[in-house]
Amino acid sequence: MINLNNTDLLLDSCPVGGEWSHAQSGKTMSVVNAATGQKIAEVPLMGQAETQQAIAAAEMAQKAWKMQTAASRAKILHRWVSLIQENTEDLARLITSEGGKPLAEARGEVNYAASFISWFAEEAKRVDGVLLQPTNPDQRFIVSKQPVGVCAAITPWNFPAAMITRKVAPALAAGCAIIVKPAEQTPLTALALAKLAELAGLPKALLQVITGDAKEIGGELCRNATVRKLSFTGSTETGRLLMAQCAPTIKKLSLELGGNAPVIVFDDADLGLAVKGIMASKFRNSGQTCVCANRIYVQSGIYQKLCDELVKAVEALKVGNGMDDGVTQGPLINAKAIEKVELHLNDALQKGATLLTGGHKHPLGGNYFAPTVVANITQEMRFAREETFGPVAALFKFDRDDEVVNYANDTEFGLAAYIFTQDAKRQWQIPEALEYGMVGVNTGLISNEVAPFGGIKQSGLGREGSRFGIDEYLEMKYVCVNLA
Ligand SMILES: NC(=O)C1=CN([C@@H]2O[C@H](COP(=O)(O)OP(=O)(O)OC[C@H]3O[C@@H](n4cnc5c(N)ncnc54)[C@H](OP(=O)(O)O)[C@@H]3O)[C@@H](O)[C@H]2O)C=CC1
Ligand SMILES: O=C(O)CCCC(=O)O
Repeated sequence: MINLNNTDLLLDSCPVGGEWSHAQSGKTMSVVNAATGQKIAEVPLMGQAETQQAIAAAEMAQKAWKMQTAASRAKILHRWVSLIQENTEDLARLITSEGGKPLAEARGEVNYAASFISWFAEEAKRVDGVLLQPTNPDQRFIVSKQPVGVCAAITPWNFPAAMITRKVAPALAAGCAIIVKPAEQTPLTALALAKLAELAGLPKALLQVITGDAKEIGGELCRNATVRKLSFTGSTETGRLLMAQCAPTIKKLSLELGGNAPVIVFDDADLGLAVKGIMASKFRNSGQTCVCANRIYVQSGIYQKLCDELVKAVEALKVGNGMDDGVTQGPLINAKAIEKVELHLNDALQKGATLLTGGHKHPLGGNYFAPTVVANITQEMRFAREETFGPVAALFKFDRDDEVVNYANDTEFGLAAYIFTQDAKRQWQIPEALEYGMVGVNTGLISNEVAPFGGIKQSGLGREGSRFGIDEYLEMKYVCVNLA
């Protein structure tokens, strides 16, 4: 059971086709508490038919929505923000129950999620066109921006609120309608957000949420020509598949995919700052974010000191049920996540890595893994190549700047990277040389609504948040007026 102040936020139906509905088949799927494994709710197991119904309803609703002014759309979005803020505690409890992250982190996520809505409500007011200099005195060249139309979002479990609002807010603000398919593990937060949007006065069918069969729902969202844009956050493997499925209808795509973030700590780094940054980047959401440090490269002069300090910080973490006071590390999302962590760790230990702390399932059992530090990692190990998505700090030693930049760039991913140095020259030159969409200098936390979030290479396409994020939901229209 989830203890909520407002029990109306625990929903067992989906806003589809303008009504809160159950699956046409009557089938449901269970949602379990990530910490206890116990069933906490049932949500509809929807599929292709309900997705088609949602797309048709979205198309109708968007026609009226796009005609409203940006200011009037913003009013509704701001009311949604107020309702999210008023219900922070309940939303945080939903996030912690279904996703497992500690309650304090979940409250932070609610705030983060709301920040995208406030931001884009205002950003839409600045969607301006331009008048270009004509090549002929009798002509006028007008460029305007128009909403893309019906959009779809497929979202992951690690940020059940923020990954939805980062897509939904710019879409609605720009005048689009959007259909969300949340992760099977975390549908309750998505449904609660949609309920609050409805209470804020958002017209029906502009934000629809469909829970159920990923392949059927995703297949229809990709295949259907009425859907003009897909925004996805999740694994590179699934992103690749969705991209291929969208090819026949040439959809606009935003993809926020896997990362393999390097952290580079130079000899001249402020040790305290580096440890704090690594802890923030590596152990946020128990290591389950796409911008989490995956490879920690430490220069030889500071290596031993950093190992010692990091182990102390990691041993001070408190593992447990995210609902309990003082817990800083919740469970991993499922048994598969634990298996991946163990695979990477065993591979490294067999190839000569040294375990400094942790390295085993946590005595609490379930999906808990002991926060771990492992040293002497090399480029031949899985940690160097694959996203671990778990609470393991993997430490590599390096000597030269050019050597570490090559190691850091030696991956198909290019999402986030971090460096720690007090040298002003390095603070400029190393980020320039790193093939990543985002680089933190002397910080392990870089995400906010103001900055463009996104990656290069196989980490994805497009940017979310920031003044650039709304462009993903707009099309440019050029009109040539002949006055002669
Ligand atoms: N970039 C990031 O933030 C994330 C990265 N990952 C990485 O991916 C790994 C696996 O996690 P996982 O949750 O399986 O990630 P996925 O990429 O498979 O899942 C993310 C979303 O995609 C949906 N999905 C999966 N398959 C399809 C499909 N064929 N068609 C349409 N939608 C689909 C999922 O639905 P459903 O849940 O119903 O299957 C979910 O909503 C993690 O270990 C991590 O490395 C995971 C999550 C977030
Ligand atoms: O892991 C993710 O895809 C979510 C992004 C986290 C962030 O916004 O910092």
